[in-house]
Amino acid sequence: MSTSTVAWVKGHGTENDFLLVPDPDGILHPDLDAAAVRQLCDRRRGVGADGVLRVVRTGAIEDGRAFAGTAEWFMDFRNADGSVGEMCGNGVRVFAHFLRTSGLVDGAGEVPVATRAGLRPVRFEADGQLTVGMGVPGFPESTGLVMSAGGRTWDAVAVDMGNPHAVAMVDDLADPGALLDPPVWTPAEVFPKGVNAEFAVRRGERHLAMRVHERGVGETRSCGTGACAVAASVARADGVTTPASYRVDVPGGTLTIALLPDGSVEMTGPAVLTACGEMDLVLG
Ligand SMILES: N[C@@H](CCC[C@H](N)C(=O)O)C(=O)O
Repeated sequence: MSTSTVAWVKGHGTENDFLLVPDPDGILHPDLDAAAVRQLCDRRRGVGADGVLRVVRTGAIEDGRAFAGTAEWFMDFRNADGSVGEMCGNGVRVFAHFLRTSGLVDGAGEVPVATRAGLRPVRFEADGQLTVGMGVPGFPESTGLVMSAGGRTWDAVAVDMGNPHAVAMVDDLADPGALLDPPVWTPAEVFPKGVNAEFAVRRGERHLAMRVHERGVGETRSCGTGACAVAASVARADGVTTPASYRVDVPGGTLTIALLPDGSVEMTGPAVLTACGEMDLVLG
């Protein structure tokens, strides 16, 4: 048995927390496998986080090479269970904040971040918040989709934010119960690769609140792509004309979701870096 030392920086966006692992040239941890991610993210035996964001140049990772001409940095995102994720909205704000804080990008204006769901431009706002161009939400056919949790069942809408979401409107955010297990959905084939499940309520005019059970993690304090999915599905159901802006409260804070006339969505929220250190991983 051998060990490998990983340097990490911890951060969060509305309390969705991540370990950034700098690996600019893809030579320090090219083999950061599922077991290594699980060790890092374990909240008792490791550092603890909802996921890992490996910071790597686009030219230094297979999934990033197509972006090499347009973006320098690739967000190599993994869920806490080690699974590879296409996109993470809170993560991309934390990632851009780390790039700026570390001097890896110019602190002014905007930085394009490449992800497995495509390019996500991140703008540094004057008040310290960050705004992400989250792309155009997709609404895959999901007639008859229902989702169950806590012994109850709701109609749900499938939303594609580069990763899969199911949005259910509930009467009370307590209704889905403790969310210790993944919600169950039917028909199963709507989400062959699993789903991030949002339970949402209306709090007022253009004001929503939600809980989320994330694929590969469990219940988290926030989900940026999930907040976009909730706002987009509510606006669609209500026939809202754009531009329109929604406040979405999550257990860990508040995100602002803007629906733009071109059909795309922007998300604004905070990003915070909290700690740094090293961990010795046990290799199989
Ligand atoms: N918390 C993220 C979403 C993370 C991705 C998800 N668990 C998946 O597997 O798709 C966000 O802020 O968007």
